[in-house]
Amino acid sequence: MTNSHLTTPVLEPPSIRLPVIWCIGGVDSSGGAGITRDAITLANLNVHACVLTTQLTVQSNQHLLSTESMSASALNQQWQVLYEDTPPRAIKIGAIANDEQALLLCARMQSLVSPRPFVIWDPVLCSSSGGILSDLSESVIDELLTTVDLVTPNIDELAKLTHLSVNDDKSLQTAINRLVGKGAKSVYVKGGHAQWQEAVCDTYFCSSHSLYFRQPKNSKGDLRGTGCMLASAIAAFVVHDYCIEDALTLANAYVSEVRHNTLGVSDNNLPITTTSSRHKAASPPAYFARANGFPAQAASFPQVSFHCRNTVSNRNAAGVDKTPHNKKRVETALAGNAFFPALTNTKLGIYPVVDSVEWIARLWPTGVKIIQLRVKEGSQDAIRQQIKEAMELVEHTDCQLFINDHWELAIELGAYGVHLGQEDLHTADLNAIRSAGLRLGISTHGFAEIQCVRALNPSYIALGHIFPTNTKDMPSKPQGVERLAKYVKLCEGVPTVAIGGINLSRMSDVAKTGVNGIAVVSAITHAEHPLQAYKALAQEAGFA
Ligand SMILES: Cc1ncc(COP(=O)(O)OP(=O)(O)O)c(N)n1
Ligand SMILES: Cc1ncsc1CCOP(=O)(O)O
Ligand SMILES: [Mg+2]
Repeated sequence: MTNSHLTTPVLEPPSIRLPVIWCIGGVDSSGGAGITRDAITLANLNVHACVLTTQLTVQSNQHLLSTESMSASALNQQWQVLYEDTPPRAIKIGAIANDEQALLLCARMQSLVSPRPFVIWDPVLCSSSGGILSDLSESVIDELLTTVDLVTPNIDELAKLTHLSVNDDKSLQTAINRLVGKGAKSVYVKGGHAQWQEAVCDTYFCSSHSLYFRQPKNSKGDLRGTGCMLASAIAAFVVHDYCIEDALTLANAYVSEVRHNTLGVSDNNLPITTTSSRHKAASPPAYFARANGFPAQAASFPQVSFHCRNTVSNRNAAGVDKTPHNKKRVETALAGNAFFPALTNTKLGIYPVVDSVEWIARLWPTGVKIIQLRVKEGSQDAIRQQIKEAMELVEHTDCQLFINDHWELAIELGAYGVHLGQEDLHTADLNAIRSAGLRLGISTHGFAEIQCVRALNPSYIALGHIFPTNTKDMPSKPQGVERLAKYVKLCEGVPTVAIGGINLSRMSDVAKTGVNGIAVVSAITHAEHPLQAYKALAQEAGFA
């Protein structure tokens, strides 16, 4: 018998079922930041991390003592061997020690073939324990900026990368523009160090829109490695198939939850270390981050606002953006105490969405508690007439009638409520709807939109589309019931409605999420016997 099996390694394909992310950066011997922090974050979010080391940083929780860089060829070798058996769905880059390493990474990334992994660069220039980690020349920084998909500097790093001072909102935007001018495709600036802001306000900028993420300032202490945590979490949510806006929202919530779990509890419960007894009196405590996985607390989520630039629908023939300036940013000006009127009855049950007053009359015998008139064609006069007749039908009953899209007519006629989509929010006058005392329902398609809309305090939030639908062309992906359940939890305190592809066979799964209402079009309007279909749907959902 030979023992060749001991000398010749048998390379079997790895049976990794989790998505893979490569973390390229420095090893922080304290475990607070760098690729150790990345790997912990990714494991916590159900992602397998491969780690490619650029440098060893000898750190305690308070000091960076020394660094030792990998040679570019050693880094190249790590890339090569991994690329063959564990290719990544995303790459997260942290500290890059020098130009040679950076140019090697750029060349490698530029040669990646489709489907290209999502690449995020957290431009760690200094350690949070103090000390320079990265010394990159201007042209190499520019090469990196044009190669990666998203760059995530903090305010100080943004200032260093652009050679601009950043000390107010205007100079922040100027610096972001400079980074984009240098070739950055999209930028997420962490606002934690922005002294001029009352809250922590992070800014995401890409060619079509900006998003702003607000969190209250946490005065309890500083946690190391939150930049690494955030960038890794963004990459994790991207490979879990969330759109970038949702990945950013979830990553922001994740870091906030870790901060809260770590700093928001009594100091007696915290594992506190100091580097040595010599530093004990002078050094701040070092906190060990506590993570819980997928962010679960609504309070951890940031308030989000959108600012769309040059939306096609709002441009006139000359290409000039006609959107009134105050409408461009879906403002949270209504937030705080300004609520839209509450629904009269939040036990919504089945919510038929129909395209004529005849349909409302036909469904009347069911005793429906909420119904929507969604008319997409016809003159203004014809639509006005439809709304009038529908209002007459439901007058003096407990049926809550919502008018889709036509908010001006709904105000004019004094309707019960209006339903608006995301695009409508850029042009509708929400103050006018609220002042007229109309209820407002708003469509959302994920975490970022929900967090934007929650701040508007609407009468209900619609969540969709849950399953594929033939009724409407949807630009987003179906959400599925698992995400629906998370959305319902996040919306606690606001009535919710699920919509999109819901039929009898899917009804019970949808109802189990605890959603207040279930909106359907074709399950009723394409049914052979619409009244019976309504009853069967209500029964299956447990609403009957
Ligand atoms: C209950 C409910 N949810 C979502 C929608 C979709 O509204 P919107 O995004 O404005 O799209 P259109 O319906 O106008 O095509 C809805 N109508 N009702
Ligand atoms: C209007 C709308 N908005 C999101 S999905 C949808 C259509 C829902 O129709 P159906 O219930 O037939 O899938
Ligand atoms: Mg609409």
